[in-house]
Amino acid sequence: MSGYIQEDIDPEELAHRTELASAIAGSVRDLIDATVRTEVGETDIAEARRLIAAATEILRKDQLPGPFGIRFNADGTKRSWGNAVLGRRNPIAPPVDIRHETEHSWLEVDLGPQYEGPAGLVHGGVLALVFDQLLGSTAEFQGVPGMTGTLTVRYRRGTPLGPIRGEARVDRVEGVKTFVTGTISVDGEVTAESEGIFILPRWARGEVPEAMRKSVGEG
Ligand SMILES: CCCCCCCC(=O)SCCNC(=O)CCNC(=O)[C@H](O)C(C)(C)COP(=O)(O)OP(=O)(O)OC[C@H]1O[C@@H](n2cnc3c(N)ncnc32)[C@H](O)[C@@H]1OP(=O)(O)O
Repeated sequence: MSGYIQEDIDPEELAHRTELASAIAGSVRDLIDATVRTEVGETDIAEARRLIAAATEILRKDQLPGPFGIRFNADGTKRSWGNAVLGRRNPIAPPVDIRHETEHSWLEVDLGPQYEGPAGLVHGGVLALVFDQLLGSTAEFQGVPGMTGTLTVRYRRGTPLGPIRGEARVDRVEGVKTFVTGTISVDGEVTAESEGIFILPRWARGEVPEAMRKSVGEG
């Protein structure tokens, strides 16, 4: 399976690169928020575009030929910096930090104006995106990973932009299928609930490296 890359980087260097990745993505996230909410006129827009083009040119000086993929150290520590939900170096990602407990997993994240759907509310597709990652990561953490086969979301009420909390747990495992359920809530009130069926694909059922098998849903 392409896109899974073993790339050993010593811990100190990795910590440094992680800091850089978070810093540049954070700056661009700020730019996205500023762009969505700006009220400046033509002259300021032209000047901002010139500066953004200059920054883009600097970043283009040294680029990967394609997506970031999933990168591992030999000890199994993993980097998915391009991931649309978790990606440290992806300004599209909020980014979400998922915490795993014995029985369940959870996240808390602030979804700003760039995730708007209905006025003042989070876009339904963005909530599905968050559920997909949260439920998939929960399956992975519990040792029963898979790719999303089916994801069902029930939107019970609008989810206001701002801080949300997600929770998920494995409901059951049937052969290669893991059924995971979860909720998103705001101020303790559930606004959406979801069930995902995560399936260990055929290619991962045989002899594949453990680190790769564990992350099948991510590539
Ligand atoms: C760390 C992880 C975090 C992950 C978060 C993000 C995850 C993602 O976004 S993954 C990307 C989106 N998903 C995809 O791209 C998946 C695309 N689909 C596929 O690759 C395949 O269709 C896949 C893997 C789902 C199933 O294919 P395959 O391995 O051939 O399954 P197959 O052997 O035919 O069927 C196995 C079982 O699953 C069932 N099944 C197959 N497809 C589906 C489906 N889409 N939904 C529900 N059940 C299904 C079959 O009926 C069968 O059931 P049973 O064992 O009871 O007979």
